[in-house]
Amino acid sequence: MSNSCTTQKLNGKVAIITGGASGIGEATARKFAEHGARAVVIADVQEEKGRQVAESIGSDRCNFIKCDVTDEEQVKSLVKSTVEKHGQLDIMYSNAGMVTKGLQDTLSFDLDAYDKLFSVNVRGMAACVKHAGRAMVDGGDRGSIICTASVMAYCGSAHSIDYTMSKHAVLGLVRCASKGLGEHGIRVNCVAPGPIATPMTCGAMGMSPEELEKRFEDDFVMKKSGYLKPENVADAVLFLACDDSKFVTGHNLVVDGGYVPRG
Ligand SMILES: NC(=O)c1ccc[n+]([C@@H]2O[C@H](COP(=O)([O-])OP(=O)(O)OC[C@H]3O[C@@H](n4cnc5c(N)ncnc54)[C@H](O)[C@@H]3O)[C@@H](O)[C@H]2O)c1
Repeated sequence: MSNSCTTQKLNGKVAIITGGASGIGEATARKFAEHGARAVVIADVQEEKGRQVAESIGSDRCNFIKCDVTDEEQVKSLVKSTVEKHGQLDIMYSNAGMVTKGLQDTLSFDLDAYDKLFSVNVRGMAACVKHAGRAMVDGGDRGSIICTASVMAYCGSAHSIDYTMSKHAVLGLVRCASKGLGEHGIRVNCVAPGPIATPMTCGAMGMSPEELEKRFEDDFVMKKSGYLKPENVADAVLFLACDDSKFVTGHNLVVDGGYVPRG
């Protein structure tokens, strides 16, 4: 029976999740473990939180590795140690990201803040795709690489120009890498979530989760389904990670409830 017919869609798979200590990454780590992944490696700069999440999932199938994705050597070592310990790498979920606090508009664009943000949201993603791709090619197994883009990857924003540019770049990375790695049977896709109340967004906007959800709820076309949560994105990532999406590559899977940004 193929994996797509079972509820354990990731039976025996080995996955790395960057930014897995919190928010969307944490929800996805839990989802992957529920679906039978034999190893879920949480890679994050937040050590205490990352270890707590890994322990709560269970040390038999989840571990934490401290990794700053802006440092290519750390990403290379993350992938190498995962393959050495678990024998293979099937899934890379490159999800770590950040947003600049305060306005980043055209006329007051802080380019130092832009450099910092791009080092995580673009350089970090590229390093993860590169080193995961190499390990998958070397291992000779089909693999799935998923990146986290955003609704800001397909619209403009007057106030967060650096973040918007960085998420447009993620689309470019995914489209290029899917072309380059297809011949090896490796798929590369991304998810584009709408606004979700995670520490990143609540921190940047200075709002509680409740305030943030109130601020955005009218911008969703979808009603009567509650507010968008990290688990909803984790479901989409699971789809892209498993064989249910066997012929899907170079795709941006939007998970935004029909969100229409205000500007
Ligand atoms: N929350 C939203 O509204 C939203 C919407 C669209 C896209 N996203 C994207 O989702 C991804 C996850 O964000 P989230 O909302 O879950 O936020 P979050 O703050 O809950 O999680 C982000 C995680 O990334 C980690 N991280 C940051 N810089 C890192 C680095 N240099 N190396 C390793 N880890 C690092 C953080 O420590 C944190 O654990 C990001 O790429 C973000 O841009 C979020």
